[in-house]
Amino acid sequence: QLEYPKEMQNKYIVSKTLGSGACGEVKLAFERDTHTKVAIKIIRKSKFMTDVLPEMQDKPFNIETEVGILKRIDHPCLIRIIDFFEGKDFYIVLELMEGGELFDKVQRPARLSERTCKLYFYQMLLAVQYLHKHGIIHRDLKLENVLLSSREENCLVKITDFGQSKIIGETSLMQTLCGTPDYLAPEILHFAGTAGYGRSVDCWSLGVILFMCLSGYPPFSKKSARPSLTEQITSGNYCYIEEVWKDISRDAFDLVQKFLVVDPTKRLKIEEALEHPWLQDEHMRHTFQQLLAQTQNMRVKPEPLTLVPPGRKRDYHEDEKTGP
Ligand SMILES: C/C(=N\NC(=N)N)c1ccc(NC(=O)c2cc3cccc([N+](=O)[O-])c3[nH]2)cc1
Repeated sequence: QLEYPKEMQNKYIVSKTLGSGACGEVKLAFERDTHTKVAIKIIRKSKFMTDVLPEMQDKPFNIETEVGILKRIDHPCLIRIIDFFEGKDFYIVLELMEGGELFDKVQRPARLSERTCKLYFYQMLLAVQYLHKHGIIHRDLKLENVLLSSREENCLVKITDFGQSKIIGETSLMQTLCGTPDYLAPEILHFAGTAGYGRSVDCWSLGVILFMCLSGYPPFSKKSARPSLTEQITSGNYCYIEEVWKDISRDAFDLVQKFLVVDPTKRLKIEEALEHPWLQDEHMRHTFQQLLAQTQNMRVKPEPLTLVPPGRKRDYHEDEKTGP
């Protein structure tokens, strides 16, 4: 208890560890005056931890970017930040996600039903669609960073951990391309053709996540020594076990295949995925809307701190185009 910042201790009573491991530590805490339960993610500052234990992903080098992103995003399938403190380490206070990490639901022998995979994946797509619309690339989408709001199988999922995220801003290349190219070297024009495909890295990761949710095993792994893990990935050579996939719909596997495409320009985009046959499932979308309605009643609507100028109603129905 000694090591927590005073101002944090004034507001929260820190209790047990909820999840720990490579991703650092998450503590249960109670807000003193409201008695509400929250989660506190501790991001270690100490060089020791991050150097000696390389798997300690929480290098705090861009904690400002991350907290800036957490404060601006406002979507039911993205984690909500409540508070932030800096002390010996960094402490991010967040909403409690009682279902824990999706990672633990997909570990053998546990398997998710295809229906549940679809409900969860639909929400991940909406979350990443929102991020990409706001020029944010997550860059570290994985099962550990998808949290479940409750122990119920039918629940909301939320994406977390923006420690590797990137904000796509106005680049100098874009400025260069505004002028007439009279004096522009060909390599700049060539590079312009390939630049800016950052968002597609998230689509690849979503493909890996969907593969693992449906099958219970990873598409690429170092278990099979040859080809090497990197060769499997760079050649898009995922491991196909007929025994497992025979019980899964063709539509589901078709969607996975369209994400696990090596050429980023040919890889499925979020908008295209939301129109894929596997996700044209009225029952699933109705379930999501019901889950959303339950939380909307509970939650006091904060003034959304979004990038978009105020005055625009924000719906979460991804099919209603809400402009750029
Ligand atoms: C912001 C962030 N990471 N950022 C970073 N590594 N740079 C971050 C990463 C992970 C979390 N995880 C949780 O909130 C989290 C994990 C977990 C496990 C069992 C139970 C609960 N829970 O809330 O009941 C859990 N919450 C929350 C935030």
